[in-house]
Amino acid sequence: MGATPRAVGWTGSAVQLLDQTLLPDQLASVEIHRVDDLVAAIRRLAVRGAPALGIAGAYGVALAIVQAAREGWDGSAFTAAVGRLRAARPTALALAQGVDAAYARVDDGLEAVVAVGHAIADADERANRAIGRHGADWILARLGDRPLRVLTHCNTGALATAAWGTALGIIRELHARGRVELVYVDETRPLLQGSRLTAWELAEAGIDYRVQVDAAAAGTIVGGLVDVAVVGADRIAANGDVANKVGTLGVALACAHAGIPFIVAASASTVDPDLPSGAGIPIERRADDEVLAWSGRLVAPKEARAHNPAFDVTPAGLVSALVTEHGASPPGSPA
Ligand SMILES: CSC[C@H]1O[C@H](OP(=O)(O)O)[C@H](O)[C@@H]1O
Repeated sequence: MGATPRAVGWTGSAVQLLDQTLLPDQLASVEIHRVDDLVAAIRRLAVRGAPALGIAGAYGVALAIVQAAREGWDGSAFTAAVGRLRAARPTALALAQGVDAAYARVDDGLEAVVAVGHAIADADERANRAIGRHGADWILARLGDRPLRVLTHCNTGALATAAWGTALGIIRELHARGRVELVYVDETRPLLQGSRLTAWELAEAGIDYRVQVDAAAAGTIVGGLVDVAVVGADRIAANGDVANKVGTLGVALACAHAGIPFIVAASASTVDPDLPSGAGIPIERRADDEVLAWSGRLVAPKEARAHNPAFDVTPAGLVSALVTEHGASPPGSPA
């Protein structure tokens, strides 16, 4: 099976994206030459996943330098473009972190800014490998050294990161140790990151899975079909509350009711030390038609409106362990 190609990269003068909206039907890269085209790509989830957004944000600052030189921008135009990039999606802390880290090196020139993007990507891949090891160790130590039935939500694999993945990185590590019986993949409406992306990555990795509708997750868990749930995170408050793809809270509640572990996997940089609790995490609200349309056709009354939060917040008390590159820890005290 092939390795999943990188979600985002730098060509030397442009940002290169694997357009995730085309998966699983098409594996297609696109070159982005304008900051506002990158903002649009982030907004339509052509590139997505907190760590991948951080890398894209850093390379986006490099893109702003190239575009500014090409189009003769003044300082205010440059700073405004970087601001639009930073604000493209509000929930994942990594996007702002990546933009800020790169912006801090602008005075040192293009190559220094590009090097920030490379460094974030390299650090993320190392972190993901460590998260995989720590998460698999924690799970097998508590559930027994046997093949397990794992549930995951959304996509937390190589497509959402620099490589390997966070929660999916734990699943990959369990698989490498021969300890995955089956993965239940929540389809993750409305944009189907689970059925389109996680299923694709698991198939590529030769890991057996079943896609399920999000509404099946609680029954699957409470019905005794799952040994452990592992999910990612977009932002974690200082008290351990976790913002992640909408539907994550339901999985956590079902796990608590069923008495099975609910594991959050994320790099330590996902923790926002300035945020006391999850109440302050900005939750992205997305367009009504993502919910109301299916394959471009309205499937609700034409006057229908939608409620479309892209994320929800799981209280720290429902998290069995937070697994970072530093290890596994009880919630509220990031490892
Ligand atoms: C490895 S973090 C992935 C994280 O990002 C996803 O959100 P989106 O697809 O909207 O970028 C989801 O919350 C995943 O857990």
